[in-house]
Amino acid sequence: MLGPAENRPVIVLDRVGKTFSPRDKGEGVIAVDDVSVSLSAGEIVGIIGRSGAGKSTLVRLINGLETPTSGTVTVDGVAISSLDERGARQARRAIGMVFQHFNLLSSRTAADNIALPLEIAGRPKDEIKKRVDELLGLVGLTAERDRYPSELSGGQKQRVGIARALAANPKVLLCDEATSALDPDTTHQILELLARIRRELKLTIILITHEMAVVKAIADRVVVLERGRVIEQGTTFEIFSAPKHPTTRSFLSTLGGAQLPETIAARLTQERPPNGQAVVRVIFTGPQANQPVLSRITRVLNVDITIVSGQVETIGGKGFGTLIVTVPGDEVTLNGVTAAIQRLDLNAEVLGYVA
Ligand SMILES: Nc1ncnc2c1ncn2[C@@H]1O[C@H](COP(=O)(O)OP(=O)(O)OP(=O)(O)O)[C@@H](O)[C@H]1O
Repeated sequence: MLGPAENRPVIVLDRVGKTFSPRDKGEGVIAVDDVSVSLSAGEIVGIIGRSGAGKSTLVRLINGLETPTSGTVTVDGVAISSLDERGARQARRAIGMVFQHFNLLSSRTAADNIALPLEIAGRPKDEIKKRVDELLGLVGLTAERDRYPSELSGGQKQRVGIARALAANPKVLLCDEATSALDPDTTHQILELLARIRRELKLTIILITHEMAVVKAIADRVVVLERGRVIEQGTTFEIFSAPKHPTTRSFLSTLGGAQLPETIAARLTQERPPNGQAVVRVIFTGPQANQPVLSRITRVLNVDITIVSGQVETIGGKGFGTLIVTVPGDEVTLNGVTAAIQRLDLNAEVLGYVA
């Protein structure tokens, strides 16, 4: 039997499509194409894609600012995509929005920015004050309550943005590039705040981003968008340890993990030079992260494998290692090595060749 409301998905996108009609007689623009994603209570899901992939359109479909051309969007049990404007406005209260450029009113203090949605909803003054004090405490800005946005750092402004988004007790926090305007340290602090809010308030969080590092830091699941379509989705660990789509791989290559040294990167070619070496990235996961697999392959196949760089870290609580190695680039040896790596359930990717 289906349990109480918390057990049902908080957001369901069912085969959602959005085509923008052309201004003239040309073809329409397909911004979102047959997207199906479901989010449970307390989950953090990262939606990642390059510029133009359809992320902003997806955000506007989820918060009811756009109507899908096909499919349905359900938020907290309400089919938001079939509501009229008034109904959509009401349903939107279940969704708190956090923006890249904070969208604070410069003429209002931190406290008054946070109070704004409650004032608009007509809440009594004493209730608003109590709630604003609570939220200032939650985001660590009690001392900054009377400062104006111009007197706050980027990270502090985003804390105000998050507190404002939480004011009306939403079920979902929709973060649209929430850390893209922040430096890496501040990004880290804001992501920690989001993770804590999720824990304490059991909130569902959608992170729309073009940065894999953001997703890696706190998302439970990842959805990769390209040209409006979902090209890959899975747990963060699955996506990082065994990315299937080339676009996902190229997102990952911009991330930490073992990096290709400049000296090799500058010489890397996609053509196989005679007697050249192949440069291979190997991804180790789980218990294998601690096993001497490469020395075993070296022994069994009797080939020289040279480690160029390596890193072991933890993603989603599991060991995750990347190694960049060079091996003899002739087809037979290279195929033998990559097949042996894959037999060990590791992921091997040939990055190119060096002479
Ligand atoms: N109102 C609109 N009318 C026509 N085309 C649109 C409209 N909004 C978006 N598009 C088109 O839809 C596609 C997806 O755009 P969208 O803004 O959703 O992508 P995005 O992933 O958010 O990109 P970015 O990261 O650059 O904001 C693009 O080709 C864009 O030009």
